[in-house]
Amino acid sequence: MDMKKVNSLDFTEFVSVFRNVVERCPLVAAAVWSHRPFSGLEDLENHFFAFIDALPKSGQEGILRCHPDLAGRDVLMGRLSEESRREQSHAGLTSLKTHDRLRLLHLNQEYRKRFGFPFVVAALLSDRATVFQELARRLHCQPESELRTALDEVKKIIHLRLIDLLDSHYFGVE
Ligand SMILES: NC(=O)NC1=NC(=O)NC1=O
Repeated sequence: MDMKKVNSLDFTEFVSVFRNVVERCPLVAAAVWSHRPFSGLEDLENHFFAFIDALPKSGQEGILRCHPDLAGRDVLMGRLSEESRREQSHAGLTSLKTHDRLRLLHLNQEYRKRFGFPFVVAALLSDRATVFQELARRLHCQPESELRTALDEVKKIIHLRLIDLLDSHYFGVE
């Protein structure tokens, strides 16, 4: 993980590389660039986390709303980002049988009706059964605690996407 390379990126290069670390929210990468140089992965990701933690509730809900539903319309229409497609396919969510896909669609609709944002889970750390279990469980949580749970899942996604990027050919491996 070559942090010298990360710290040498100008603003445009940095945002081009890290723009989708937070799904469909390039602003976060644009803001994090100001905090360079970064001492390592943890320092870099802590600046992504700090930006999200400092947002007003409306902004935090906005971050969640930028995440495509699991096995949702974006999957069917082929509109997922590369990262999201890889994550959802890893959890077996891009090839659900119709019955399961409709059950997930219904649960997602119930969840979004209750909380006002989509159910978010770090799909790379999950699988089909766990997604259904977690969605059914979290559907009954209190809104305040569920917002924190959902943001924690976003942070896991950020962590995994940063590891993937920093270990990619772009940065080489020290
Ligand atoms: N609603 C979601 O949880 N979406 C996602 N989780 C991931 O890990 N990738 C996604 O697109």
